Amino acid sequence: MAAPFVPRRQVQPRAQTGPHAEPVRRVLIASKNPVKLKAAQQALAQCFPTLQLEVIARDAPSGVPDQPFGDEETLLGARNRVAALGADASERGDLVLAIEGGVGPSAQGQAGPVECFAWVCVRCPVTGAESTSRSGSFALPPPLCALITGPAALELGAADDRLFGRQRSGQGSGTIGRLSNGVLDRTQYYVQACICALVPYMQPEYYGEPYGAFLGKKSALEES
Ligand SMILES: O=P(O)(O)OP(=O)(O)OP(=O)(O)OC[C@H]1O[C@@H](n2cnc3c(O)ncnc32)[C@H](O)[C@@H]1O
Repeated sequence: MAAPFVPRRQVQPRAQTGPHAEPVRRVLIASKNPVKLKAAQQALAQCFPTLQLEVIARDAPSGVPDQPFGDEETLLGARNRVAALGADASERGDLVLAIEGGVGPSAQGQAGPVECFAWVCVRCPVTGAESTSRSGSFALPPPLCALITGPAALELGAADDRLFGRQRSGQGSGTIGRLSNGVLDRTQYYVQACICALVPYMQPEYYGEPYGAFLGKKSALEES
């Protein structure tokens, strides 16, 4: 009979103070939208409960329209944001995470509804490792679709504010929050997608060495 599989420990416990103390990992979030920051913080805390994390929000250009349309454009927006921050040597992030909200056709094509979703991209600037994940999606109702399409198309956040009579909804519960009667808000909606994108950094022994630099970061003394 094959020996039972025993996963290796991910993190060796280290002293909390002194020269061998667990080093602080600096994670850059490529947006100052509080919803995205909170979602990333919650996901990171759940994925790496034993690590000391410094999470910093920074503006980063997406290089795509403010309201990306389709998976390709939305994913590109997330990857561009991450690349912009990761390339800034002065930032010295151990990880960079971006969330890009998008709308687009469902897998049913023209026959299906316009859906809302997001792409998350996480990059380790030290090794160039990158991972991506797509959130779940939900159908937008016809009155919202009408506002986000056509020559006078609005961004989904602005369309939501107009239809539901709110302000800065995209920085609060989001469209998913309003449509689900609060069962799921935009923060929690993004937390799962962030966790999925962080998985390779939690399991570098399976995904490959470039994903291991984050967990394996050495303390200053070990480095010298
Ligand atoms: O500051 P940045 O990072 O650009 O954040 P943003 O929310 O404005 O930019 P996104 O490109 O991620 O989102 C595109 C639009 O979708 C809107 N939006 C509102 N509720 C949403 C929800 O539940 N899910 C996804 N997108 C939502 C959001 O307000 C934006 O107008």
